Amino acid sequence: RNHNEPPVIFHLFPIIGSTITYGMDPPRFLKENRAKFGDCFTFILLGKKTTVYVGTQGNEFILNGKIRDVCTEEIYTVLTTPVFGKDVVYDCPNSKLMEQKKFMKIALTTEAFRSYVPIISDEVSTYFKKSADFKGKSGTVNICPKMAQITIFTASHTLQGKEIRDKFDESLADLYHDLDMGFSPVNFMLHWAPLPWNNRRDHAQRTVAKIYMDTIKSRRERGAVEANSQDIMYHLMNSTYKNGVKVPDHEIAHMMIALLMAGQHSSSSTSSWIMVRLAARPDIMEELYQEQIKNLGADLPPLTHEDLSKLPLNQAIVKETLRLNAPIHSILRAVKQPMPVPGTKFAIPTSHVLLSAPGISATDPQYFPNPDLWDPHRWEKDAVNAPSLVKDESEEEKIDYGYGMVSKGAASPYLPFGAGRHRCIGEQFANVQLQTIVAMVVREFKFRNVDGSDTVIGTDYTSLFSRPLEPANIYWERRD
Ligand code: HEM
Ligand SMILES: N#Cc1ccc(COc2ccc(/C=C/c3ccc(C(F)(F)[C@](O)(Cn4cnnn4)c4ccc(F)cc4F)nc3)cc2)cc1
Repeated sequence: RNHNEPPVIFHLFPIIGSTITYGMDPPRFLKENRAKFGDCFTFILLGKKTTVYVGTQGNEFILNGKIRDVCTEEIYTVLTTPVFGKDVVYDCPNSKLMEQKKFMKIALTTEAFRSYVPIISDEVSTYFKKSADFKGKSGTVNICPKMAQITIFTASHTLQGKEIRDKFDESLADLYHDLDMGFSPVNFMLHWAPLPWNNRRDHAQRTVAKIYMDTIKSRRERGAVEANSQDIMYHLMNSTYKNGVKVPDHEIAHMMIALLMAGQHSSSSTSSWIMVRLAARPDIMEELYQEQIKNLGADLPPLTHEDLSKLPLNQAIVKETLRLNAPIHSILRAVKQPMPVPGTKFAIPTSHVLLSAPGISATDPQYFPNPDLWDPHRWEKDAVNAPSLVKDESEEEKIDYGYGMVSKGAASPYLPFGAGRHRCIGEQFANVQLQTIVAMVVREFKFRNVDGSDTVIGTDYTSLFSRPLEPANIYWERRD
């Protein structure tokens, strides 16, 4: 064995390697091997030597990797470019992605969020009024498809604008589904294959992009009326790159698809997990209801953006769910030049891919006592299971990669939104969207598990974003 490289996990077959054992349950695979080899080790994923480096030092090493050492677009472009379209995100130099993130972030302001909360609340209440699955006083429902619907309506109406949202009631829904079929980890391997779903994906990408470009043209002809000023399309239509070039219409359309996919998958997965967790803990759901009565008034007035900061337990629900069920369980990087691992004699060669799994440190008892317990109260001051050594982001030193200030360090045990130059820009939007959905669901329903137990369903790791295994049936009862 080459002692300048991390230990390689035993495997019988060359290409398959450990893909199946990893792919079935990544956190379990990583934890078992961490116990044997420590924080840094190599396994074969789809024929590629994949070096894992977990723990806070691993998070720092990979997520704060210098641009000359690690590359993101090389790995992800095969997956994202056929779905999003060309010239955006991972189909362009990193410097251009940094500018695109700046443009996207411009629209995600507190003022915009103020207008989003009533939109999201109305979409949630209307959905439950209209849905055939929530007729009568009580019943059982597979919650995941319902949360996917609620997420697509709320995300498209706020981020994409009313005219796009209304298209999701007919044509766009099916096209979105075809686009979505191409968004699968198996396409890391088979993106090029002329498989039926890849052809449907390509047709859907062209058709959806055209819908956006037609919308852009009609908005330009009508002149940007006040109503659209809050959505992202308006801001992208008025953005110019540093080199003086206005953002071309096809890039606006492709960024809109990227944002739709980002927002949709992460939020529908997270909101599904939240509902599954609440059904297992009806006592917490009751506490959420009491928190609203106590802090907003027994008449439960229409929710506003300001109200969200008056509901600490409601906020903690999202934070704790992302600690245990983050939608992105593995972050990949290509190695561009040999990377010495500080404190070891290892140098990671350019033939390897790096894999970061921040969820491993987020479930490490060293930082989170009783780590596998879903305990939203742990985020309160002086709580019994309070996190230790987890710095609040507001105290950390910041750095700007071109799209706003982000924490300079990535040596944190809790990074559901990533860190460094590729850090998420949707965190604030996601929190507004998820906290509003939870607050509205708590007002209308009581949940519990169908069998009345406190068990939680397993995780489906086969798609790109980890989500509850289906069907995830829960029992609901309308509050009188
Ligand atoms: C619960 C919700 C979300 C979670 C947990 C999440 C998580 C993440 C993570 C872990 C990354 C880093 C990926 C990497 O380093 O390879 C990321 C990046 C990103 N996310 Fe999110 N995200 C969420 C919602 C959103 C939303 C709503 C949007 C858009 C409105 C969004 C847009 C992006 C973008 C543009 C990037 C940058 C990718 C890059 O720079 O390479 N995300 N997100
Ligand atoms: N055979 C087999 C086989 C192989 C492997 C496996 C399991 O192995 C793995 C390994 C790694 C991964 C990685 C997940 C991954 C990466 C990138 C993206 C993304 F780029 F798409 C995203 O970050 C998504 N995002 C960001 N914020 N919200 N969403 C994004 C960025 C910007 C943007 F504008 C739009 C975006 F939406 N999405 C998800 C998943 C599974 C199982 C079976």
